[in-house]
Amino acid sequence: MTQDQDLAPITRIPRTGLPPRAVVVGDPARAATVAALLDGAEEVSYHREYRAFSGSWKGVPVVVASHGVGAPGAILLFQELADAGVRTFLRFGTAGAMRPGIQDGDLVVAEAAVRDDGVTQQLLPPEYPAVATPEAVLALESAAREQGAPYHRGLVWTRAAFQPGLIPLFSYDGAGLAAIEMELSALYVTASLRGLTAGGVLVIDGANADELVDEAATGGYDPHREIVAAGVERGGVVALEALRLLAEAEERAL
Ligand SMILES: O=P(O)(O)O[C@H]1O[C@H](CO)[C@@H](O)[C@H]1O
Ligand SMILES: O=c1cc[nH]c(=O)[nH]1
Repeated sequence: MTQDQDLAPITRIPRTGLPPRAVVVGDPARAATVAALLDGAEEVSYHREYRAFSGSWKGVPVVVASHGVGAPGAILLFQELADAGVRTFLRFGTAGAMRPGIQDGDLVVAEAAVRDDGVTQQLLPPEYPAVATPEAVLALESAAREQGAPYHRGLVWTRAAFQPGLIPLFSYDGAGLAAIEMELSALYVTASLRGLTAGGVLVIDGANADELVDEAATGGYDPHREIVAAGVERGGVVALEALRLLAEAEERAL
């Protein structure tokens, strides 16, 4: 049995022995679904919303781990995985569409994110950018093309509040945002601060509760539909395949 001191304090992931590349997802059930695609998948920890597996994808050892809903909790997983030696992170999440022409089940590859995440503002000034690693963006695009998955590339709004409140929402109309979700900017900031590689691919699951999006195209927020499940199935393979492409490129560069 793993000794207590060998486990990270919050997520309880093992502090040593994890592969250096990870797919991170919000939902613990999605972590299990993605892990089921791996050879030799093994659950290495499950504490709170943080469920972690290790295994290999086409010969590349990987971690698949869940971070739950919301950036303040998710950043703890990113930090503890980084402390445990993970150097490449791809977030595979769901998001609401914000740009006409983006449909349910489509993928959005996120080049950068608006830092409205509710946690990184407490860590460093708001002028600091939340950007993906270019190689990760390109690897995700290549993998999406390889899989024949409909995808778009663009900017994402990471926003801490999911439901509307009394404060009127800032309108990003005209700013060209592609999608809205809740954790990606925290991952990108963590990666930049620590010199890690990070990217994100999101499956569109409809319109956001804040009525920000193209509701006619997406039919309203509903992640529990066949069209979203099909996107999730494609997206899992895209994320794993992108990790493999990144590993291959790193090996070539040695
Ligand atoms: O599907 P995941 O990865 O959880 O991502 C999105 O879904 C959750 C909201 O329903 C938030 O975590 C948001 O970022
Ligand atoms: O934050 C999120 C996640 C999924 N779908 C949305 O509309 N918003």
